[in-house]
Amino acid sequence: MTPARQPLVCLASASPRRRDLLLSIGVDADIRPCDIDETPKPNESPGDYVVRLAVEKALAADALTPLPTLGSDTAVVLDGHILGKPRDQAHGAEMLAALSGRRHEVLTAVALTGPAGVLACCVTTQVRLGEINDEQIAAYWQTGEPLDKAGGYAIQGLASVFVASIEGSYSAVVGLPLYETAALLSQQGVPIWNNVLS
Ligand SMILES: Cc1cn([C@H]2C[C@H](O)[C@@H](COP(=O)(O)OP(=O)(O)OP(=O)(O)O)O2)c(=O)[nH]c1=O
Repeated sequence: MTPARQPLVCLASASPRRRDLLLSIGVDADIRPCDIDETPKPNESPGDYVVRLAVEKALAADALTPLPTLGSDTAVVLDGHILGKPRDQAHGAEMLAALSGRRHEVLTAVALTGPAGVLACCVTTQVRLGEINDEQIAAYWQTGEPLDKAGGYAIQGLASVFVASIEGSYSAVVGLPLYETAALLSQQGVPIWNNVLS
């Protein structure tokens, strides 16, 4: 018999990657995606932007549940500019061509509500992609993988063949920095592995 689910947190996210990453450290979540306006403010830095969105997502769902609520946001940043998710094939191709053979940053912020108030952090990871030619870019688009990913690629998927190096947090690039998330969970009293991290 499958044991009953016992959600320890509410996850304000539609991302299956975030749910799976939390589950991978033994934290089951109640899923409550929320729709917020993701337009950057004028002159907002990428770091301020992802933290603001993570906090807004967490607070939007927090009102609906007694559980600590986690929100997160990931942005791919090239030369200081945020690349969002591809709108269409041409936009996806443009982003991948810009990232080809270059180093860029992936910023992921996490916010967690709870007894300690709203706690948030931001993790920056350096990723370098090898050269990607037009034929590969077109073939990659056809896989369907780029569509819902910041920067139009998924390090955990078929695009792993383009990733020459990574410095920082792999889980953060996929959508949730697990080292930092575990620290926030423990600060909010959420038990991980029977509290061995507290
Ligand atoms: C760079 C990169 C991003 N991504 C994903 C992580 C995020 O899910 C997504 C960035 O978009 P986000 O807006 O951060 O998240 P989301 O829209 O998927 O989910 P929600 O806002 O409901 O939490 O891109 C990967 O899966 N792999 C990668 O290599």
